[in-house]
This record gives sequence, C-alpha cells and structure tokens, in this order.
Amino acid sequence: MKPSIVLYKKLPADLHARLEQHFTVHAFDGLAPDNDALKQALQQAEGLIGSGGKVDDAFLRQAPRLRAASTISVGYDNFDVAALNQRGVLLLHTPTELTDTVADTAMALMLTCARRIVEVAERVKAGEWQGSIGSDWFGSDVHHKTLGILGMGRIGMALAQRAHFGFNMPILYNARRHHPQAEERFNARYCDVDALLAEADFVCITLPLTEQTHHLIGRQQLANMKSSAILINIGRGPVVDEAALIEALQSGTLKAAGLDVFEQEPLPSSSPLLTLPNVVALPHIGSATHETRYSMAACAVDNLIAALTGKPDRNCVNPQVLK
Ligand SMILES: NC(=O)c1ccc[n+]([C@@H]2O[C@H](COP(=O)([O-])OP(=O)(O)OC[C@H]3O[C@@H](n4cnc5c(N)ncnc54)[C@H](O)[C@@H]3O)[C@@H](O)[C@H]2O)c1
Ligand SMILES: O=C(O)[C@H](O)CO
Repeated sequence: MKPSIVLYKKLPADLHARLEQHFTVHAFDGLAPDNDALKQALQQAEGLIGSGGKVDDAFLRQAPRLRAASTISVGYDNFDVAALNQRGVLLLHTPTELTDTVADTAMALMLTCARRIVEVAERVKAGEWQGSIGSDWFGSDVHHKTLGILGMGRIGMALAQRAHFGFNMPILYNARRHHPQAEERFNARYCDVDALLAEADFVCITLPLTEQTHHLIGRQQLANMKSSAILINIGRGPVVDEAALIEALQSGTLKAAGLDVFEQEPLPSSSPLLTLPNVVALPHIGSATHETRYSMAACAVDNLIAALTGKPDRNCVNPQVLK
C-alpha cells in the first residue's frame, strides 16, 4: 500500500501527479486547525508537504505516524524543530532554488526605495507631471553607496555579488562567523551589528528568524543608523521591531524602508506602514516568480519522495533523526 501524505498547498498538475505515483495524496488548502477532514487525514499521514502554517508539538500530536515534512521554502521558522526531533520526524527544505530570485527582489527594493519609483510613478498616474520636474521628484543613488548585509548566507552572498559587480557598492556584513569567500570575492568587510548600522547607506536583512534574531533591529539600532539610510527586509518580519520601525520612518530618523516581510502576514490594512510614502511594502514575493516557485515545488516533491521511499541525501534540516 502507498504511504499516505497530506499536501497543503496547490501544486502544478505534473508535480501533483508525481506525488500520486508514490503516495495516497490528501490535498488541502492550508493547515486550518478546525478542518475535520484534515485532522482525519493527519491521523494516517506519513508525509506532509506544503508551505506556511504552524507545525508545533500540538500539531504533531495529531499526526502520530508522520515520518517526514517537506516545506516549499528555505525558511523553516514555522516548524518546532525540537518537537520534530523528539518524534523522529525529518524536516526537508528548498535551500538553493530561490537564492538568485530573492537577491533580485532585494536589489529591486533598494532601487525602488532610493529612486522613489512607486511614489513618482503614482504622481505621474495622478496627472502631476505637468512640466519639467523639480528636485522634489529626485531620489538618491544606489551605485557606489555602502551596503550592509545582515546575514551573509546564500541570499546575502547573491546580493553582495549583484551589489559589488553591478553597482560598485562597498559591502559590510555581519553573520555568525567570518565569510572568507565574501571577503575575497566582494571585498566585503566583517563588522559588528552596531558598526554596520552606523556606516551603511543601505542595510539589508537576509537573516533567518530565530530566538537570537527576533527584534535584532529595535529602537536603539534604528537610532544608530544614518538618517539618510534605507532599510530593506527580505528575511523575516519579526527580525525588526515593527512599531519602532514605524516611529523611525515617521520621525525621519530613517529615510525609507523596503519590506517584503512583516511581523504579521498578510500585513493588516490598518498598518501605519501603508500610510507612509517612504515605505515600499510587498506581499512576501521574494521568491515569487513562475520559474522559481516551480523549482521550489519540484524540489520539495523530490525531497519528500526521497525521504519516504529512499534515502534522503540532501536538503535535510535535521539529518540527526536518521541516525
Ligand atoms: N522574502 C522571502 O520571500 C524569502 C525568501 C527566501 C528566504 N527568506 C528568508 O531568508 C533567510 C535566509 O536565507 P538563506 O538561504 O540566505 O539562508 P542561509 O542559512 O544561507 O543564511 C543565513 C545567514 O544568517 C546568518 N545568521 C543566522 N543567525 C544569525 C545571528 N544570530 N546573527 C548573525 N548572523 C546570523 C548565518 O550565519 C547565515 O550567514 C531564510 O531563513 C528566510 O527566512 C525570505
Ligand atoms: O523562506 C522562504 O523560502 C520564503 O520566505 C518563501 O516562503
């Protein structure tokens, strides 16, 4: 008999069919806690595949036969990894498929904020372009400005590559350890967080959300940044204290922010961020291109098949559960 799995995100037809070759697939749209059909399917499920939703100990209690969870994302802060480890459930993710696309999004946010692309385009649509433009339409340069990257991992490196070779930007970075390759290839300079914030013209967060990174950027850190600086968050919303960020943007302590991620997603329509002209808010689209989302889904499907039918040899977050 084929193992039973719960799929909680709609997949392209060919990928869905590929799962069905190996498994009995119970498909849902998300992990709504009050869905009785989902609860029933979880009782038998050996595999789980999808993205978003909270997979904690209470959730895992409903899935006593679970052996592997495959997330269609690189970030896995929505999983309680300690609880997975305790139950011997392997977690797999998609670390390499989206790197370039997310770095492109970060670069796009830097350019959009600095050159005020959204604001100016809206003024054109509103019929305000009546003659030659004045300095109130001007933005600031990106090229040759200093970029501080918080978290020099895969996405940080891809961003550094774009900024260094494409825009001649000096690069500062902070990560858990020195990154000799970043220093060699992009002449990047390791700094502690305070020094990076004080010196950078652009600060880009490419960090995962962990206990250590939660609210890493708060009131004090924002005050430490140049008033001409632009903050880009492409990592996870709760790395920044959003209330403090709103204050800094309202008071002019910070020039602008380009945000793909938020403390609460979807961003509530009542958020003061949406009233600020110096904010570009995106709906968590870092990896959202047709090509990349397909590769991520295909990778997650392969990850689950390898985990449940063979030997998972890559993309395991907690390979220790296999020993
Ligand atoms: N906006 C989006 O759509 C989107 C898309 C992909 C990834 N992400 C987020 O970006 C994150 C990074 O992805 P990646 O593939 O580059 O991951 P990665 O693991 O390759 O890089 C993470 C980097 O952060 C550093 N780091 C971790 N904890 C730290 C700490 N406490 N202090 C300093 N540095 C620390 C690590 O040393 C590493 O250099 C993901 O975890 C995810 O949350 C967002
Ligand atoms: O972590 C990731 O892969 C992105 O945030 C997309 O969910």
